[in-house]
Formats: sequence, structure tokens, C-alpha cells
Amino acid sequence: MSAKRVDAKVVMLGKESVGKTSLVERYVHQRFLVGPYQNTIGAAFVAKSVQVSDQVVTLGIWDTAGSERYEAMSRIYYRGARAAIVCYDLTDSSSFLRAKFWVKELQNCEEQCVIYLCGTKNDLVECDRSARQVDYHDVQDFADEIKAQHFETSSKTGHNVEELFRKIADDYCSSAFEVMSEDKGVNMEQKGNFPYSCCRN
Ligand SMILES: Nc1nc2c(ncn2[C@@H]2O[C@H](COP(=O)(O)OP(=O)(O)OP(=O)(O)O)[C@@H](O)[C@H]2O)c(=O)[nH]1
Repeated sequence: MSAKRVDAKVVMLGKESVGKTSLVERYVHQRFLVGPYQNTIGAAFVAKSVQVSDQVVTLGIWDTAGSERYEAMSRIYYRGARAAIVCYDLTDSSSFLRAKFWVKELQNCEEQCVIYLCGTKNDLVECDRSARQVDYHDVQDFADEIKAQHFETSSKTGHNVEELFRKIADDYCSSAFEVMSEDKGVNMEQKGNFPYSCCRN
């Protein structure tokens, strides 16, 4: 049996509790988990294949732990990433500062990685505009400055989630990203072709 190649490595980065895992859950399993918040430990991996025109691109998504305790570990996971979804919580201004930290890291260490800024929990600001702590236009200005894409999403309602990942797959296929060399791909057979196995405590 031939190994299934992961074409594009995608890494999720951002402060703890911004909703990285929820975003992946919504995209891969079309569900929003309710119940007590459980932080990710280390990282979790999932792959999803997407049809783009006549090609199938497989996104290998690494969901990292947002806790600063795991910062050094997160650096391991963004190595070789062709796309980074840098998340911040629209209702938490400090999470945007943390997003800027990750952007700087990527600019310094992973120049070829395309950055997608993602403002999460859009449903909360939709139902109460006073809950918004991060201004859309401020982020758009920052996104223009660093040449990043910018999305606001809700994993609860699904708003813009499909669109975000679709854009990553489209950009990858339209050669916005450099072609990934064979040795940087992830061999799914070696990984045991495992499903989305979250390390949560
Ligand atoms: N209302 C609302 N709550 C959300 C949304 N996304 C995540 N949450 C909640 O925010 C909390 C944290 O979500 P997670 O997805 O676990 O956050 P995380 O960024 O993966 O957290 P770490 O694993 O600590 O890095 C959970 O209680 C989620 O239910 C959203 O779109 N809307």
C-alpha cells in the first residue's frame, strides 16, 4: 500500500483558550464541543483532504497548545509549515498581542509560511457588540502590513470556518506556496494514519 502524502502542513497557533481546537473540530468533524474547557497538552494532529479543481490537497493540521508552558514545543510544530492560522479571541485583547508574538516568530523563523490571522468567537460579538475587544480594521491594517489573510470565524456557528481552510487549500494549489519538497512531507503511514487524537487533560 502506498503511503498517503500530506501536501501542506498547517499549524494552529495562538494564546490558550482562543479556540484553536474548536476551529479544527468544526472544520474536520462539523461539530462544536460543549462542556468544560480542556486545554491541549503538547499538540494534536489531523489530516483532511480537499478537492481543488482537478487536484486533491491534503492539509496536515497541527493543533498546538496555547499555554505559554508549551511555547518551546509549539516551535517544533511550526517547522516546515506552509500555512499558519494565528488565532486570537475577538473578546480578549491580550490574545491579539499574543498573536503578534507568533507572527514575529514565524517571520523570523519560517519565512515561507503563509500567515492567516483568525479572529475567533465571532458569535459572541455578533450577539453583543460591546464584547468586542479587537477592532476589525486594526487587524486588517496589521494583516496588510504583514501581507497576511484575515478572517473572523465562529466555531459555534461555523461562520467562515470552511472559507478559511478552503482559502489555504486554494492558495496552496495556486502555487502561492512554494512546492513542498519530498523530505518535508509527512508520511501518513509512518504516523499510523491516526484520527484526530487530542491530548487534553
Ligand atoms: N462562543 C464560542 N466559544 C468558543 C468558540 N471557539 C471556542 N470556544 C470556547 O472557548 C474555549 C476554548 O476553546 P478551545 O478550542 O479548547 O481553545 P484552544 O485555543 O484550543 O485552547 P488551548 O488548547 O488551551 O490552546 C472552550 O470553552 C470553547 O467552547 C466559538 O467560536 N464561540
